[in-house]
Amino acid sequence: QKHLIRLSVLSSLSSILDTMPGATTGTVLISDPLNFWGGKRVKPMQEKNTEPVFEPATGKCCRLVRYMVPCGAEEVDEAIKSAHAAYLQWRKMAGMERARVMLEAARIIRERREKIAKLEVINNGKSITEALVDIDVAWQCIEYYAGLAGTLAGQHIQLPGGSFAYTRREPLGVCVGIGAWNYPFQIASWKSAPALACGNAMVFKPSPMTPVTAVILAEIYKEAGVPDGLFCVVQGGADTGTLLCQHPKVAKVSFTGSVPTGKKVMEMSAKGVKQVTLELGGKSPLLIFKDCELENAVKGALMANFLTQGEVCCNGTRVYVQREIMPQFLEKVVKRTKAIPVGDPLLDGTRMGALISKPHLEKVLGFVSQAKKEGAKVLCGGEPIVPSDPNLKGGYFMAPCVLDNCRDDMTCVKEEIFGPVMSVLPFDTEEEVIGRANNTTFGLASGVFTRDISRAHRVAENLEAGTCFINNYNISPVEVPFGGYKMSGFGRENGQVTIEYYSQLKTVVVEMGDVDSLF
Ligand SMILES: NC(=O)c1ccc[n+]([C@@H]2O[C@H](COP(=O)([O-])OP(=O)(O)OC[C@H]3O[C@@H](n4cnc5c(N)ncnc54)[C@H](O)[C@@H]3O)[C@@H](O)[C@H]2O)c1
Ligand SMILES: C[N+](C)(C)CCCC=O
Repeated sequence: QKHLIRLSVLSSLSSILDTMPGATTGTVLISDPLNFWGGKRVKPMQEKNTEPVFEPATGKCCRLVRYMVPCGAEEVDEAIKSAHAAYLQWRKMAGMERARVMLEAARIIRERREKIAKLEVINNGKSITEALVDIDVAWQCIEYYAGLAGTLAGQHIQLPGGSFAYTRREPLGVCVGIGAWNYPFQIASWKSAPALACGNAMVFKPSPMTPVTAVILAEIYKEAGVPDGLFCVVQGGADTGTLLCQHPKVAKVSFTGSVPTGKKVMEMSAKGVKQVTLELGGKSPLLIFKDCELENAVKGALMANFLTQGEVCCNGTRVYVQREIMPQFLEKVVKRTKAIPVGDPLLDGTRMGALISKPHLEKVLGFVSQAKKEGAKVLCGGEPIVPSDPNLKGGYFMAPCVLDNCRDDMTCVKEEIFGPVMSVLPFDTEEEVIGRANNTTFGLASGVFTRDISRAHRVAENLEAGTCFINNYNISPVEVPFGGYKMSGFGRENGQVTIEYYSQLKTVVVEMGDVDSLF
């Protein structure tokens, strides 16, 4: 059955999706263009250099959209001009006025959470259970920054003779957001919410693999009442991203993606002296001490490795376990890993869906083969899964994998795999494991499981990472800053501090007396 629908009519889309029993029946083709600026969807100027979009669960052409058509220079320029015009209006509004619009956007997202989550699942392959959480985190983020919008203020500083100075917290202008494919809607929200709260406009480019849901966010912002052009979406890959980073009217680039691309974004931004936030990759350590509460540590290790098929930047993929408890830990972690229901991501009972693409699945499986060659022992998983549902036969599924006998010099321990592969390593002492944990160019996150409160805080202090989770992992409430040390990037998303990254201070100095001139 094939339906041709307008995506913008989300209610009809959802009713079609609601009639689908599983992930693969039916085809929903979006006929509307996926670019958005000037307050409306915009058709590509020419259908050049298109890239196919796949549906991870079926391996077929995506039922939502077949091709991503990249924007060229003229389109990028149009989007940025439209964002700039909107910025000039939006920046004049009081923080409380901006807050009201943002709260309405958050409300609409909350109301449509199931519909948006389904689109995310179809385009990204993650389980519906996780996608719903992602959408909830997205509206919470917009709500949180709406709350901060009315609090933005400067300082008053008294000077001699009744003179004074004051500071104004002002927006930067047009900010660019560039996103990765693992959290498409959430990344667009994490970037746009603080940007808009501070009075900026944003032009967002999603990953070419997940072009669908950013445009839904753009429509929701419009419906909530932002000026036309305030949040624009341009589709494209590296070339479009380059055009955005090099555009002279762009004040800031906030990038989420890999380290090599992040370096390029930083170079391009440096040429234009643009501010930049980099949210890059990781190879985070999770330290499990023998005095931990073992069941929690095991559950934590799974949370640290298997969310979104392991395609999570801050995953704790180097699991260091104190030697004395290694046998018990391995037994329990393998038992739980084997029990993870992998399959149709639209089913409520599924806990792990499909990886993003065939080449990515092959790359992850390649890491497992390499690990075996280098001496690791596969305790479970690490092979492709072909579900019994005939519609899912071409999907990019794999069994979550636990690797034992790992050493620090192995490829699987050094490189970001970005798939469901946990490397387990023994350690003896706290000092030793901290040294080994820090022996990496990455520094996004880290974790420690122990009942010893002093040890927990000492380890947190000594680990070189932007986040340390104590007795849990991958908990990211929007009130809490998130970002990296070392090559995992700089700048932060979420939390109050992010206001600093989307605003600048103007100092106004007021003379109340006569000018005391030296000349
Ligand atoms: N730290 C974080 O918050 C975070 C979150 C999610 C993903 N990531 C990281 O992202 C990576 C996976 O995502 P990916 O494969 O989409 O990363 P990627 O670097 O390949 O692409 C990220 C984005 O950059 C764009 N891009 C590519 N070349 C560009 C260029 N020359 N100029 C401008 N933009 C360009 C892509 O089109 C995409 O939108 C992993 O390394 C992961 O750890 C980090
Ligand atoms: C919400 N998580 C699970 C902390 C993921 C943040 C984004 C990283 O890829």
